[in-house]
Amino acid sequence: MSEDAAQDLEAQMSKSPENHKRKDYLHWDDYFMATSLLSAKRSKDPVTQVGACIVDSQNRIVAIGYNGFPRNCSDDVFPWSKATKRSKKDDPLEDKKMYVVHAEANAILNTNGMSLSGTRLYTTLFPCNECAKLIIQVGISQVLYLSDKYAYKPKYRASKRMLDAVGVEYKRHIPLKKTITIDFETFPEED
Ligand SMILES: Nc1ccn([C@H]2C[C@H](O)[C@@H](COP(=O)(O)O)O2)c(=O)n1
Ligand SMILES: [Zn+2]
Repeated sequence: MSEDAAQDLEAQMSKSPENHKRKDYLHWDDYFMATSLLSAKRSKDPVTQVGACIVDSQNRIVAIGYNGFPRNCSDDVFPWSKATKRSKKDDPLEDKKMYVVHAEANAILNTNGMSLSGTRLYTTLFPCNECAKLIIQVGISQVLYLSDKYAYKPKYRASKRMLDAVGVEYKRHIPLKKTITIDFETFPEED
């Protein structure tokens, strides 16, 4: 190819949109929080669906989880209700909290014992004290969360107390993209 032709080709390519990097690609933190949100969609909890995603220092997802009953504890047998002292349903054994495995705990368990030292945990809801204990014990070094709706509850204050004491960082994730649409209908068909 002559030098002129090569220059023409280069000029053409630089004008073509396919030759440029996409600008609206997902940033890592949005990607992992979106993965947590997608995982939360698997939860059958009628009130609060939580998703969590653990990521290593090379931005590889090592596990995900959502809140649900333990394996083989049927959603049709165990209660998704909350026992309140004021209601007739005040039987503590009819309270979901007796049975639910939290999203963060499920994500940690889904790693099958691999080292989580120095990893980050993305969760749609701030971890409770029980999950904070696990987070600390497995060596997760950073927690990113979307909502802290239960911040006023003692469990969550205890959680922060422990995370602060041992230097596990936590920060609210402010999404760069406010909306991410997953639309199976418009996915391009194969040739
Ligand atoms: N960090 C958290 C906090 C809560 N969960 C789960 C436990 C329950 O299934 C649900 C909370 O229910 P609510 O009290 O809002 O009726 O969320 C979790 O997985 N991780
Ligand atoms: Zn928890």
